Amino acid sequence: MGSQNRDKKYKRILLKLSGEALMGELGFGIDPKVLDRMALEIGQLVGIGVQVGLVVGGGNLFRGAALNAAGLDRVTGDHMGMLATVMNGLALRDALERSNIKSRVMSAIPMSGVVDHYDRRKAIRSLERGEVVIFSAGTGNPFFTTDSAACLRGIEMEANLVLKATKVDGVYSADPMKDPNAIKYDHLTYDEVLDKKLEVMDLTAICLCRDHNMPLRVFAMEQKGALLSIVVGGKEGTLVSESQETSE
Ligand SMILES: Nc1ncnc2c1ncn2[C@@H]1O[C@H](COP(=O)(O)OP(=O)(O)O)[C@@H](O)[C@H]1O
Ligand SMILES: O=c1ccn([C@@H]2O[C@H](COP(=O)(O)OP(=O)(O)O)[C@@H](O)[C@H]2O)c(=O)[nH]1
Repeated sequence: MGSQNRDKKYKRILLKLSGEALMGELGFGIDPKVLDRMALEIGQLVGIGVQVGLVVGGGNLFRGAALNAAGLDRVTGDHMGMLATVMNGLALRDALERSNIKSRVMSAIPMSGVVDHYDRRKAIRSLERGEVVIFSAGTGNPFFTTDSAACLRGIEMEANLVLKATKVDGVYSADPMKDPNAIKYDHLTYDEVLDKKLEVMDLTAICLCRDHNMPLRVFAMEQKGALLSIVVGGKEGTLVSESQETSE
């Protein structure tokens, strides 16, 4: 029996997809094969009645800090990064709609005629109708990240869990891409992440979750079926929460 036959544990989740995840094997841009796979996996969640909000990154196209290092003004670079997330959002919506999954893109930066301007109440109503809501343009402000945007929108949407899909399969004692001896944690408190300076997410994002008691699970999107497994109660990746017993 697959996890499809089990009951969902969460009514509403906020899933953060990094821009790099959309790039797949390509060095830049968006891989349509990856988009289709994500649409399939997200469709499985919608299929069992989970309400799904998505925050999409932009690192596959532009990052403000990298543009700044190359000589551009930082705020201009961050604006470019946020616009990149809108492009990714449009691509994701296209893939979801091709899979017959109703979805809408909202942007923190008004972009009349292209996508809707972010409106919390409208977003919640869409989620309640079973539509996937893609939150783009991050927080709308420079010097923030889409991880912080994911935690912010997760808290605003009163999601039961924020999920960070990334390249590594959880939070480790050190960056596992650099340290082969790093050990994976099953659970961490927010303060442990901060005290141990674990860099899987920026501090603003972790502090937001801590201050609003929003549980967070870090997992590898590459692992097929992990997403569905988590929403039915699987323990993939690492849970960051107030205590291990905290009901997510
Ligand atoms: N303690 C840690 N545990 C897990 N990953 C970590 C840790 N420290 C740094 N990382 C890195 O953080 C990355 C996850 O962040 P992500 O936002 O997906 O990537 P990026 O910041 O490149 O966009 C992982 O790919 C990993 O290399
Ligand atoms: O609230 C935000 C979110 C994002 N960004 C910019 O958008 C870029 C892309 O987002 P991010 O790096 O978080 O994407 P990811 O790493 O998830 O692909 C960032 O580098 C920032 O330049 C920003 O200025 N404000």
